[in-house]
Parts: sequence; C-alpha cells; structure tokens
Amino acid sequence: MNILVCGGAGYIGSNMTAMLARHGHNPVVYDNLSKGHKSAIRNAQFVRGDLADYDLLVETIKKYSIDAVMHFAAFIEVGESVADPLGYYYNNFCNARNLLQAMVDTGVNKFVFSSTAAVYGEPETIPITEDIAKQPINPYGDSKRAVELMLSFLSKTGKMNYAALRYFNACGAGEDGTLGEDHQPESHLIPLIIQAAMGKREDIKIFGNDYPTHDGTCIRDYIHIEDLCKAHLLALDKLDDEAELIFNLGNGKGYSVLEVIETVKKVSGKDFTVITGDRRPGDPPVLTADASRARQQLGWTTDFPELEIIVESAWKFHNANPDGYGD
Ligand SMILES: O=c1ccn([C@@H]2O[C@H](COP(=O)(O)OP(=O)(O)O[C@H]3O[C@H](CO)[C@@H](O)[C@H](O)[C@H]3O)[C@@H](O)[C@H]2O)c(=O)[nH]1
Repeated sequence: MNILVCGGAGYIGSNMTAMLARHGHNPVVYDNLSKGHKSAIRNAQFVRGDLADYDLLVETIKKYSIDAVMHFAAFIEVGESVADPLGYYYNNFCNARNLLQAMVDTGVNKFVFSSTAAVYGEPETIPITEDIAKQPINPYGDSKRAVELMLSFLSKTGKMNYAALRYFNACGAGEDGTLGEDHQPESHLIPLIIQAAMGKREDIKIFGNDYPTHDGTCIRDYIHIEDLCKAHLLALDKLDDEAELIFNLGNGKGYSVLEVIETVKKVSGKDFTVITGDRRPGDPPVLTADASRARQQLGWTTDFPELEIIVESAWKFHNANPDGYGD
C-alpha cells in the first residue's frame, strides 16, 4: 500500500515508516521538520510540508496515489499545552481536520490516528479500558480527544474508516536500536535518565515521591516502540472492513519512576545523582493499560514487554548517538 506518514520524521513516525518499508509497503513521509529529523527517515519518499497546507496535501496524495494515511504529526508536551492551548488546538486539531478534508476530497478513506492515554485524564479505575470516561485534564489530551470525536462522526458518514490508537508511554529504540528518542528539548523520562547516566546532565529529578503508590513515585506503562508500531500495521489491515477501531496500546504492567531509574542504573552500570522535587502538575499517580481489546481484535502481541530490554535498546541508541540525530 502507498501510505502517507504525516510526522514520519519524528520518533514514532520514523519507526513506523521503517517498519512499513520492511513489510513491503511504500511509505511517503510528509513532515515540516519542525521537530523531526530528516536522517531518521528510512526507505521512504519525503515531502517537506506542513499540515496547514491543504493544496500540498492534495497534491501529495494524488502524486503518490496514497491509499491510507498514518498521522503522527502533533505536539505532545502536556506542560507546553497548558501554557499554549491555542497552539495545541491549532496544530493537533485544526491541522488534523485539514488533513482529513484533503483525504475526503481525494477519496482516501483509511486513517490511523496517534491518540494517547491522556484522553482519560485522571482515571477512576486501573488498568484503563477503552470505554471508561474520557475526561482530559489538559489541552494536549483534549486536542487529541477532539480529533477522536471528529473521526467518530466522520466515520458515520461512510467517508472514513479509522483507528484511534491510545498510546501509553512509548519508549525504547527500534530498527536494531538505531531509531531512538531525540526530542528537542527532551522531557521524557527514559532519555532524561540516560542523559544523567551519560554525564550529560547533572542529575535526574523525580517529580514527586508522595503519590499513593508502593514507593511514592508515579507509575506508567512503558511500551516498546516496535511493539507500538506493530499494532498500527495490524489496525491498518482491518480498515478495509472496519469503520471504527479504538485501542489502548500498553503492556498492562506499570513501573514506578524509581524503578525506571534503577533499571537505567543496572543496564548502564553507571551511578548518578537522583533528587526529589515537587510533583509536576497534571501527572496522575498511575496510568496502566488494559489492552486486551487490541490483543483479542487485532491479535496483537508484544515482543519486548520487559523494561530492561526497552532500556537496553534506548541505552544503545543514546551511546551511538550522544548528540541525537544532529539535524
Ligand atoms: O524529569 C522527569 C521526567 C518525568 N518524570 C516522571 O516520569 C513519568 C513519565 O513522564 P514522561 O516521560 O514525561 O511521560 P508522561 O507524562 O507519562 O506522558 C507520556 O505518556 C502520555 C500517555 O500516557 C503521552 O500522551 C505523552 O505524550 C507522553 O509524554 C511521569 O510520572 C513524570 O512525572 C520525572 O519524575 N522526572
């Protein structure tokens, strides 16, 4: 299939692009390179473009005879979204609407959407199933939820079949450890701890140790990037017949911030300074997925559920690329 990968130069998008190529698809990356890395694009055609550019989207879809779209291009920082809600709704919602309009106008009707556990807000039950209340507590989560609702209504017109995939904490490096996380600036836990282990930052700060968890630090469900991408391939295959697919993507096993720090220490063999700071606003104590729907309906299985394996792949990437992609 010819697949337009919006945001295909970013962390998840570039891993997805590489996996699509490995599986015989023809990915076309569409990315404005504001956050992504051109050197992370593997085995794909590349169009430098912005999702706000309707004409270029239509031209690209026609030029490459696109059959389906995977959409990874979004802002992802919760704190930034609180400071700039309009920027988040514009990029994450308005631009997704623009992309969908271009798809409808060119007759492309298969769409895989990167959603997030942030649509649940502070869930009342753990592990999280897809049908609990969606009550996002920040503009990031709400902008993603708004796109989900738009997709749901659009699918009912018969013009779009879609999969909304709600990611828990994507991490690790794919393609044999060569495609890893390099966010600018970095705010994600595992790369930050690795920077501390590499001596690139003085310490790692734990955001709060007074949560109601076994060691007082927040618990998250860390999912290896390759496992995450695999679910997209499976979902894409279903979109010929299914109008609406919604799945949580996580391992269902939670690790605390302290446990992640200990794992990085073990994998790296390095010691480093750990300090405890205040809670970060908007962090729920525990987020873990019940992903049984994806397992049952997609036949999805995870190959790398162990945190140590995930951290090893990330460690390998950061050691090989101490300054990230450098572009
Ligand atoms: O320097 C740091 C950075 C993070 N944390 C904690 O580590 C955990 C993980 O944080 P982070 O890596 O920032 O991920 P999340 O805030 O859990 O959010 C991720 O997971 C969400 C889905 O759950 C996605 O929507 C987001 O895009 C993605 O960043 C949280 O408890 C943070 O409070 C620290 O203690 N210190």
